[in-house]
Amino acid sequence: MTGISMGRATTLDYIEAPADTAAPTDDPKVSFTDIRQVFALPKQSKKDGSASPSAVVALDNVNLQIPEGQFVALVGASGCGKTTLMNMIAGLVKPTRGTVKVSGQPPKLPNLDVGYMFARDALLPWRSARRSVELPLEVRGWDKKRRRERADEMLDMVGLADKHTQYRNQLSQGMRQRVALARTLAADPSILLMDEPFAALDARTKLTLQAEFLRIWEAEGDKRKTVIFVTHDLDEAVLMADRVVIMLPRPGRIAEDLIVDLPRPRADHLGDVKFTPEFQEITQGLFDRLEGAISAPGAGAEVK
Ligand SMILES: Nc1ncnc2c1ncn2[C@@H]1O[C@H](COP(=O)(O)OP(=O)(O)OP(=O)(O)O)[C@@H](O)[C@H]1O
Repeated sequence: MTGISMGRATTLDYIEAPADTAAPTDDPKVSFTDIRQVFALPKQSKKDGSASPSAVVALDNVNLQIPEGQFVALVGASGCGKTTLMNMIAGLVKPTRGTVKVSGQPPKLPNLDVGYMFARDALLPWRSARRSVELPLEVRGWDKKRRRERADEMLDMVGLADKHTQYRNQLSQGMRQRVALARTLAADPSILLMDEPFAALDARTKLTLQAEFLRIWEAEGDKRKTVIFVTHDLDEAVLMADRVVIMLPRPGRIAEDLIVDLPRPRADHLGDVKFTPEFQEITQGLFDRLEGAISAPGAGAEVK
């Protein structure tokens, strides 16, 4: 038995509560129910005089329950609504129809229990690494001494103990992403939204940062944060996640929802995992599904 298997995740796996408990403990951390999202588009006329679509259906009929502490990778072609789903968790987008709940409540803005990390570091050029990490703590009203101690602790954790005073232009892209990671984790949010966080890195730096992030996250044991991780890289999705959700565009929807049962902790042997037949079987299966999904004819993205 390799400990590696792939199975279908169902909604019921996550929301069914034990019959004898008054307050269920396995409520999903994040839930999307019957989500539809339509964005209005600016009015434009085509050259032939016909009208362009007036709206785009970014998401349709999306149902997804994410239990606390799960690491979910969202994978899919450009425009299938991955970022829109993350923005709904952050409270930045309210669905046209359906219900989003975070910790059992509608998302609020600002949601201080959410950390958001992007492909590009988005560090402010006039802030040192330390002051960049302090930023979310300032927003939360931490005093200066406590902020500084926490920022230094976080920078040490991501291997930048000697870079506290450096500015953005003095840091490599990999170092900037480490600072961004430290900043995302600094206020200890229970949900991490990671939108292609390592996509802009070279292969070697990417593997190093994937392993470092997993090491930090896996070390939290049963207090692990809930992670929603967008990537176009199937290898990365399988290496990192407990579950891979494949989305389709036009309209954005969930096509596949798979549990990746690779054993944890994985951080110390990420480079080796990639070469196991089990890993390759899983990624090939996912690749085939994604290929099929991408080549399937669109169901009509636009609304006239
Ligand atoms: N504020 C907006 N106004 C109009 N259309 C939008 C808006 N936000 C997203 N869209 C559209 O909704 C669809 C889904 O966008 P979204 O960014 O969620 O996709 P994605 O899967 O994250 O794409 P990518 O992988 O390219 O980042 C796209 O067609 C996009 O153009």
